[in-house]
Amino acid sequence: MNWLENLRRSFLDWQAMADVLPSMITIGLKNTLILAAASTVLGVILGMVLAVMSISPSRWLRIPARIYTDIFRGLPAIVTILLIGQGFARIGRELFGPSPYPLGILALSLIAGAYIGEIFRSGIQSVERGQMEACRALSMSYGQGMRLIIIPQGIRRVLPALVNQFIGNVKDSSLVYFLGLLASEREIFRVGQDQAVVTGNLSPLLLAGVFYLVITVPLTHVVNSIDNTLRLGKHKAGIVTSGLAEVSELESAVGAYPVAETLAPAEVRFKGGSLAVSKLDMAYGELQVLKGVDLTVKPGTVTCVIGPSGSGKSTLLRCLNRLVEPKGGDVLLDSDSILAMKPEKLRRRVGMVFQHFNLFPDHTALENVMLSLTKIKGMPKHEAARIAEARLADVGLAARAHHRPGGLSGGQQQRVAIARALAMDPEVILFDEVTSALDPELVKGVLNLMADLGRRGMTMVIVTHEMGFARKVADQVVFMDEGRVIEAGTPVAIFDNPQSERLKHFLAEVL
Ligand SMILES: Nc1ncnc2c1ncn2[C@@H]1O[C@H](COP(=O)(O)OP(=O)(O)OP(=O)(O)O)[C@@H](O)[C@H]1O
Repeated sequence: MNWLENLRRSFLDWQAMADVLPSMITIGLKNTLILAAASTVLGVILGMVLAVMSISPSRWLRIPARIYTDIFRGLPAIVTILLIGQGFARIGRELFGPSPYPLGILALSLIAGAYIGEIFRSGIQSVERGQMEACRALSMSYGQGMRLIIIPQGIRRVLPALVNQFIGNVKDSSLVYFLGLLASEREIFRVGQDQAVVTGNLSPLLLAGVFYLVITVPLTHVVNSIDNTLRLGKHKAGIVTSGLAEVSELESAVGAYPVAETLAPAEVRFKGGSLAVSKLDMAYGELQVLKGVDLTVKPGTVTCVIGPSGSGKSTLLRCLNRLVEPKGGDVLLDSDSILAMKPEKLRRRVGMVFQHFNLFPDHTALENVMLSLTKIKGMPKHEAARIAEARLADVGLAARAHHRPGGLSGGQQQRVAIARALAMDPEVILFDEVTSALDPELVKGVLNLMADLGRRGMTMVIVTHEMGFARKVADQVVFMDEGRVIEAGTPVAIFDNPQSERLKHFLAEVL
């Protein structure tokens, strides 16, 4: 049993542990936490700058960020710490005095920055592309979209990874002892190691290990619980309602939209604008998608654009609010060329609703509708809230104002998206296959709402596969194929009296 006694003396010498405990807490623990916290904070700042640089459209920002990340992520931590700590020792001493901590924190921050930059970058890039499109359609600039929506969403997604990085910094801080710490500034590992030398056994080092675990293990659990809340939070917010219940709810919603064809005199009428598209060309690289499109949309009318997949319908719509830039031709909005306007200004006048709703998931329905009023139009919050509540009531969702998108059905989300577009008081609204992602029983509610907007004088251009809706609601139906308008006319002309072979063929396939 001699070896057991030897082991006990080496690792479990309680007296040695008790002796080192006070300095372990007052010096080691304090300094380790200072090193880890300071380098995580600096690393987060540096990481955010690197992430924004690395997704920037300019390669003069992307390339330096890439080189930095490759170097500091690729080098072993100990190499960076030694190079910084010893290479800059003189400057460090002149600037900071004999304390080796500033250089230690600098080295750890440079390393952490490279990792945190990559964490942020992947978080930001994991945000769906539609989110930025929605921001731009609500007339935010790229910078505003990034700042208000994309970056906060990205950061929320990577919170657990950031806590992990802090744990990494706690552990890496033990390497700073190489820089030759002062007795008053040793971190946990060095306190343990020094005492181990004095006592001739490893018990103080074991205690140091326990201290690391006391910091890192609870954090690991915090990470897991953050992770769970972020994931399960969505389910908790979800209210499972039957689609049929939603249909009845919508029908009984007061003021949602009139079922009768005629409007009550008090009903607000929109002031729809006109569009004149002439010789519009658009290409994605080599792929010519629009080839000289001509189209006239009169004020307060509904135009439905139909055609086979890939014919350029969505691209035409995106040209109308310049989410993509036309290569040639022009579009006049109430006689003003949209190409001469600032895109943000144009998008205040031309709203858009997307196939996949593109609501902001971290905002409630009300906040989704309010956001562009406060941030773009600069309205005071209470006024924006009043307008947003009225628009949500218009779409039958007053009772769901404080729900997040995750807690709403697809149909409800799409109606919030319509309320969000309406809140900007546009002259024209573009609808891009807005019912394609909906369950069948929820389609009618959204289509009825759109029909109501049309009756109230909103100018609408609607890309749709709902032929029944186009026939019933459209003033004009436009058939596109291979980037051209093949036929345009009244629903009767298009559906009952098609002229071209292509339209006849298309109708035979879809009707
Ligand atoms: N961002 C893009 N980059 C490159 N090509 C694109 C892009 N978006 C669309 N395209 C291509 O442009 C063509 C027209 O696409 P568009 O989405 O406008 O057609 P669509 O008529 O709306 O079709 P669908 O009904 O399938 O949405 C297609 O060939 C498509 O693959």
